[in-house]
Amino acid sequence: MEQRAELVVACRQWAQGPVPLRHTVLPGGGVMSVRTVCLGWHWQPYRYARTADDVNGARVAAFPDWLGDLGRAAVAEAYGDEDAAQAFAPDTALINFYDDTARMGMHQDKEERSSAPVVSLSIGARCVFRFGNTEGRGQPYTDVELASGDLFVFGGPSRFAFHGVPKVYTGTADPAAGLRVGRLNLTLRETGMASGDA
Ligand SMILES: O=C(O)CCC(=O)C(=O)O
Ligand SMILES: [Fe+2]
Repeated sequence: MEQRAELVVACRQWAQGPVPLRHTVLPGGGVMSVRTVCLGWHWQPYRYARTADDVNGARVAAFPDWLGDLGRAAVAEAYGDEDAAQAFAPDTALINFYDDTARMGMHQDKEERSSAPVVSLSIGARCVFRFGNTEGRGQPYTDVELASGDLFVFGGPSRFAFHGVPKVYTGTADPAAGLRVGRLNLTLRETGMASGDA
């Protein structure tokens, strides 16, 4: 996956607003250590909406066409299937920023009303990505190291697999991409929401 530096510039811009990067508050009161900003649709546990009602109430920035093209190119690369790639029509991106101490617990991406793949792009520090099973948070899982420029696609039987990020490696950032610290992860998704939904 090239274009890392351009993506970092774009993410910095999106982090400025209309909705700023925020630590998501979970319904149980927990606060995520990762900071997130969304495009197209705002994800909040556990639903999508056009406005960031748990942040500043603003409508999220539009999901740009060029990011959809990048998602289709990613599916083409992962599946080697041009038809599958053309069928992928992501309408939201969740942009996560991890500092060296941030983690993400095991979860499923299941707010989407679509079984289309989720395309995940990683930039910056290396991390341990824990890729589990569809039954629960525990074993069996596989720990994979994701590095700057890596592409990961959740599709088919793995679409609803539990996954998380138990560790980010300090001192492994990617200054060439414009990130001196931390890790950026973008997931491109189809929400399955109708454009008129609130
Ligand atoms: O940071 C990652 O690689 C995973 C992010 C993730 O699972 C999510 O945003 O739902
Ligand atoms: Fe996820």
